[in-house]
Amino acid sequence: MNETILIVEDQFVEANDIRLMLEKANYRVTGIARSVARALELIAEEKPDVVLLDIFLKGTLTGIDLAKQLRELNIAFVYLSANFNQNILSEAKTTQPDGFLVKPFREKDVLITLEIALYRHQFSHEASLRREIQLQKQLIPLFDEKNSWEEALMKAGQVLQPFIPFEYMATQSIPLAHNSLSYQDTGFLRIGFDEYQIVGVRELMIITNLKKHELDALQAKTHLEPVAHCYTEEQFTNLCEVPSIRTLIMDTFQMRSHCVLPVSLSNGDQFYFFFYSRRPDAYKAEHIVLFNCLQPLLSSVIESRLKTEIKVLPESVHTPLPGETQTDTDIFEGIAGRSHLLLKVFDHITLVAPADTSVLILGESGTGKERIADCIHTLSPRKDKPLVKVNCAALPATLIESELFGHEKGAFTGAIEKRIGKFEQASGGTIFLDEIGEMPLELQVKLLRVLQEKEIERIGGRSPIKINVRIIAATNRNLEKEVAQGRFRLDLYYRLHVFPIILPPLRERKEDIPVLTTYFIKHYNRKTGRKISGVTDKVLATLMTYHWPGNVRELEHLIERSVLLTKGPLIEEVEFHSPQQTEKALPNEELRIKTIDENERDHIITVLKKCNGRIWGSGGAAELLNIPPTTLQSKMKKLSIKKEYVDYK
Ligand SMILES: Nc1ncnc2c1ncn2[C@@H]1O[C@H](COP(=O)(O)OP(=O)(O)OP(=O)(O)O)[C@@H](O)[C@H]1O
Repeated sequence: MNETILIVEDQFVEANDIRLMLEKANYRVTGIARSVARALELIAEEKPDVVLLDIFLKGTLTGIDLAKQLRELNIAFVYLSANFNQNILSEAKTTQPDGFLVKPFREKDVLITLEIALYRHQFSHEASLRREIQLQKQLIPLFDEKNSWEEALMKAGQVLQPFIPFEYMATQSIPLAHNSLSYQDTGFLRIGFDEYQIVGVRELMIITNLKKHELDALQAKTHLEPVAHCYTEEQFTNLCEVPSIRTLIMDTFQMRSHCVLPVSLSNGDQFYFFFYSRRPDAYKAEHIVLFNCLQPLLSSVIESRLKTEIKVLPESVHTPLPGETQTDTDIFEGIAGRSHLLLKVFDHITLVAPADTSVLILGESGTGKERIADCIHTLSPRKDKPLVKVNCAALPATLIESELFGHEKGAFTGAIEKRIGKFEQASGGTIFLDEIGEMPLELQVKLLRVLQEKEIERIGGRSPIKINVRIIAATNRNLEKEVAQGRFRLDLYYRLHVFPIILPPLRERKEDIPVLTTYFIKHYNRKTGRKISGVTDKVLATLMTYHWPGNVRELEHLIERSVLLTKGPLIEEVEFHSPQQTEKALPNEELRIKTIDENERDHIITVLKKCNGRIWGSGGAAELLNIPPTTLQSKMKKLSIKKEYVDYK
């Protein structure tokens, strides 16, 4: 082992202790820096494999500032700190570190953490190289003559989606010679997991009720960046203050972040990909890095295709009605919903399912974590082997070890027979460890060993047994908090956290409620022989305003009960079992006298809700309030009104 390590630590004695410890373990220390500036100098002299990084350093810059640069330089780093309160942990977490060490730490902790950091980093680096190659292979054939131009672009979007997520993608070709400003985008609106609707010029004119010359005028005002650029929600809102095609897209499709990725062609022409997302922070530097790697390939395939195919992009294409393009495959069988948050989860599943990587599914109780685990297994090469499920919370601590790893005959009182544990039962397949946050600490060490060594030991067994099992774990606990409170091992957390999938609560993806409702009605019709056709508008509105503490499970139970109780063809009434919490203020709140700002804020939110969050255009909130849209936007900013406060409520 000759990996190189840079220590960034302002306490000289501590830094020196760590140096001695690392050298003893055969690491090579490239230097000790006490400030960010010195660390950068040392990195310029020799790029280390890992940086051990204290958070509070000499000078004004902190370890967290340095971490951001390390991420860009693709250097693994592990934080060291004596002060890990929740705020620091949250801020440090945004830099995606490869490990954390809390002072004082034992030699063993440092060495294990470093090993994990190197493993995680190498994995993510290898994974990104693999995905680049995979992407290139998928993109090349799309641009051959077999596909029409729109098909080629749409399929390119489908292939890019898991890597550069979007709800709307547009492309545009800008010829250098006659830099026409006439509007000629082709857009692709995501309407399902693998379903896109083409939005050409004609369709955009219909949707926005604008004339071609009005689109052209907006196009003329649209500034085109010469280099790739990402816009967070705030930056995007600022950009859209000057009316442009982007303002129109943001407004029409409720987009919140944006990324522009230009491809330079050899004759000087530019070809643009514009990505839009409904998430506020969908685009990061890593998307630009990935796109830059794909540039040469995209430039050559697009250029050769443009030469033969189109001189002017067609202005009119067929727009399928929603639902007309039934390209959605059934690969996510049993999972209903099409919100962009759920589609993002589907993207993650398709990425991780074929690999052998451990997966950690995070989400509140009843969000569908087990369903996701089923899906990952079914889409993996292990699908014909067993998927063994263990609920760690349901087993008493005394039994769980034998349940997981098995025991030999006579290993303990009562062990009258040899028993094969769940890990061995899952051989060649997958084990799903539900409620992993409940696993006792002693057992966490053993699980860590399984992950590291890929072997288990039966209780009372003489030698370890090699196993080939993929681990999918799930929890509804905040594991970081559990780590901070000493109830969950940091090293295990890092091993499991290699590929986290976050399942958002139902209240954050209310768009899924109508689809889920229909899904459950059909399901319980089949089970009970009823013929309920749906719910009334009033019931749907109630379902949309409810806060769903029990998530999808609660909705499922509600529909199951309602299907049984309903006499007619429609569910006309629903009865919640947990207290109804809608947006109404609490009585105490009503008694309090509100300030003018609070009143203004409430009024704007009410109007925005009425317009489904729409600010601009006819019927938009600005029109109803009789103020210019830009004034409304600045008021919203001043009063901290975020769009998520009004979405679907
Ligand atoms: N998107 C979905 N489409 C259809 N059914 C769903 C969906 N999500 C969850 N369900 C159903 O809701 C119920 C709860 O889901 P599941 O048991 O997977 O949740 P969980 O997150 O694992 O819950 P817990 O943390 O309590 O174990 C199940 O009956 C599941 O089939």
